[in-house]
Amino acid sequence: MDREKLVEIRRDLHRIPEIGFQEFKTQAYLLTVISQYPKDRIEVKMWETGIFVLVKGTNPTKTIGYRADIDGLPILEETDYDFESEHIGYMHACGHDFHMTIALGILSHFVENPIADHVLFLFQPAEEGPGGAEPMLNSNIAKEWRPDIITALHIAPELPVGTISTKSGLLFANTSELFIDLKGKGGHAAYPHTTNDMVVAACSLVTQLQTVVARNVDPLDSAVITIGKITSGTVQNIIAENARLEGTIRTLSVESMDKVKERIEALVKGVEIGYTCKATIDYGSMYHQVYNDEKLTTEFMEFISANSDFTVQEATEAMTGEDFGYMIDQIPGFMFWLGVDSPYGLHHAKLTPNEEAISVAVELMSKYITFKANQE
Ligand SMILES: CC(=O)N[C@@H](CCC[C@H](N)C(=O)O)C(=O)O
Repeated sequence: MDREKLVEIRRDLHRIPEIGFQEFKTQAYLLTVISQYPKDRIEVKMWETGIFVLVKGTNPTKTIGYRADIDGLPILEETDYDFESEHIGYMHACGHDFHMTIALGILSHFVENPIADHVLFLFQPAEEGPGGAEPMLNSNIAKEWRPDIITALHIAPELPVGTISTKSGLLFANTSELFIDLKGKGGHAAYPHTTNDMVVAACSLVTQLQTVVARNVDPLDSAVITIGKITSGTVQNIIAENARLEGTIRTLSVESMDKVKERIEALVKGVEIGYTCKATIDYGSMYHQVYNDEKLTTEFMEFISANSDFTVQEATEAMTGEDFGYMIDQIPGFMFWLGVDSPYGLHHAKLTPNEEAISVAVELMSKYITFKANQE
């Protein structure tokens, strides 16, 4: 597939971002592209809003897996692209439009250039939440077509095009979503003494939560607690009866996650007592850390250095999460960052990755997968 076609596909996908397990138009679009390939070369199976595509090998001894996530985010786009999101309030602000396009490019390469082994493409829904990797990998289709190794990439806005970055072992953090509901007593803005104001309780709790990382986590370890959304109240002169905090916790180990949660629970209990309210905590989805297989990652980095013009950098751990962590906990594999050179970062309304990165990534991964297929 040539560069122009890849850019066209990326732009089409960019127009139709959909959140986790709602990727209906995205799935239909992907199926339209995939249906143009000869039926004797591929097998296609739908799973929820995702798709499995098996590109059949000529003399297979193994199956090489390649995963691309397909969901978008609830962000109002501010890129000024002439192919801006048509779904107002939603955007491909984490690069999944790139991830899907690159996967389609690699898929097309192996349809046109058959190799011995099978290549299984997993177009996976709901990476941003509530998590599609685990149920997709546990589906009967994945059991039947189970890959022997699996890989995936993530765009890196801060790296130049032509750079990849990864490392053996821990690459991305453990994550847990965090939802806290507070219920007090509402009333007239002029009579605060007759109420238990949940705006004040929520603000206090957000501030207290910042002390967990600062004062309960070993400074040589790392953790993040981010509250990304607060909802409370109805109008300026009514004291709010309810508040909801929505956030995420990131840690570099399961032990730290348990400890951070213990401290959050203690602070929430304190707010219940201090602000005379009821609080409930829901941890939502939790993602397994991304832990790259040492042998495969080292081999990949060496292969790319020796066989391409890419600059290969040793990554440091990031506090991002990825449900692909579940897949490589079950199957040997690795993930890497792909440089796309955008002045604005992931989850930003002005994320503008450089489209030059798409075709070079297709070429790179086609070469690497061919190399793996030629191995015993
Ligand atoms: C690569 C990336 O940005 N992934 C997301 C994963 C989100 C997991 C979950 N919804 C959470 O917020 O904990 C990220 O935010 O790192």
